[in-house]
Amino acid sequence: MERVMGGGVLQLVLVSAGILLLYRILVRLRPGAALQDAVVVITGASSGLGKECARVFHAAGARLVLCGRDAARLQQVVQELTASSTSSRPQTYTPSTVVFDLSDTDTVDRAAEEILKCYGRVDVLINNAGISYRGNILDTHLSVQRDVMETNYFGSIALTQALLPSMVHRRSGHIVVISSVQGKIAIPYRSAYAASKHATQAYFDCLRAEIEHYGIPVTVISPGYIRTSLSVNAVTGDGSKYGVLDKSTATGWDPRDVAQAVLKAVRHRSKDVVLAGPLPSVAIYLRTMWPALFFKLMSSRARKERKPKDE
Ligand SMILES: NC(=O)C1=CN([C@@H]2O[C@H](COP(=O)(O)OP(=O)(O)OC[C@H]3O[C@@H](n4cnc5c(N)ncnc54)[C@H](OP(=O)(O)O)[C@@H]3O)[C@@H](O)[C@H]2O)C=CC1
Ligand SMILES: CCCCCCCCCCCCCCCC(=O)OCC(=O)COP(=O)(O)O
Repeated sequence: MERVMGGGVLQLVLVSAGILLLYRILVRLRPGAALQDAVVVITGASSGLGKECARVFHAAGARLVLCGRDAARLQQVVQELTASSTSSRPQTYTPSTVVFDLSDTDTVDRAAEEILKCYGRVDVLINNAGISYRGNILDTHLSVQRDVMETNYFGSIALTQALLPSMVHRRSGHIVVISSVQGKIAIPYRSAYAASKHATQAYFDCLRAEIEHYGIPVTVISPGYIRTSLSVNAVTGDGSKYGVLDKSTATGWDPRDVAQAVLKAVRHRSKDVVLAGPLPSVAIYLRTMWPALFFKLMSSRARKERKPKDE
């Protein structure tokens, strides 16, 4: 009798595993959203991941609105993209640019109006711009904590809120945000950055639930280290520029591969994508499942990284 029941359970497990596998294959095979002619807005498009996203979405036939603080660098990206365009399909378009500073939230509403004037609508908003930070909390001015939050968190949510009503009105659109593994776990000497990314994750998780019924998906993408100038451009505790290309950044993911992953996430309207290797993935798991061990590992990391003047 027990053996018969055991066989039944095994059958049930195998059938369930088969259904799950089939579901996963079907999800992978389903056609993604078309990007030909879609209006895609990318913040932080002048360098790094934003610039690579501009390349892949341009090549997919999107009409781009590239945003950043430096008009000349944005024009340089436009020139590179149009120079590399071929006459073959998909049809590609010369990108538009809108110049504004995300940390100045008063100007974001005006920038959103300018963005909407480019093509009359926004199909995909990619909140990518961001700045990182290096420092210990004891030596960090509160103004630095605020400044990082202004760019990474308030800047992204201000632009999102300014563009959202037009998407809701059309019952169409897609909001994407580039967070970080540090939106899932907090590591020492990154307080301002990790806090801004945790806040980002929370806000966009709330937004996803609130706007799903309008047919507007929200995608949060959390990459590990990427080979860009993020560490060079990072600010320190007194607000000065860090200016160093860290080894972790220099040996990080190729931004072209991350941009392809962003494109795939947009096509498949993914909700939450973590692009991380085994160690960060284990760390994210431990933070929830075994927090005491995670905190011990982070304390040990902090001790190892502590500079002599912190003693
Ligand atoms: N590199 C990495 O290891 C990782 C990066 N990320 C995230 O990826 C995103 C892109 O960073 P990445 O490409 O690596 O770094 P970069 O420093 O190369 O790019 C940052 C971009 O953000 C823009 N930016 C910065 N501050 C502002 C501001 N106040 N207003 C408007 N634009 C601004 C910059 O444009 P400009 O200066 O021309 O205005 C630049 O184009 C960030 O959100 C980052 O947190 C996530 C995980 C890992
Ligand atoms: C019992 C086995 C334990 C194994 C657990 C190992 C725990 C290892 C900790 C790993 C920490 C990973 C941190 C990854 C951080 C990251 O990828 O950040 C991405 C960024 O946003 C980079 O920004 P930054 O300015 O910090 O360069």
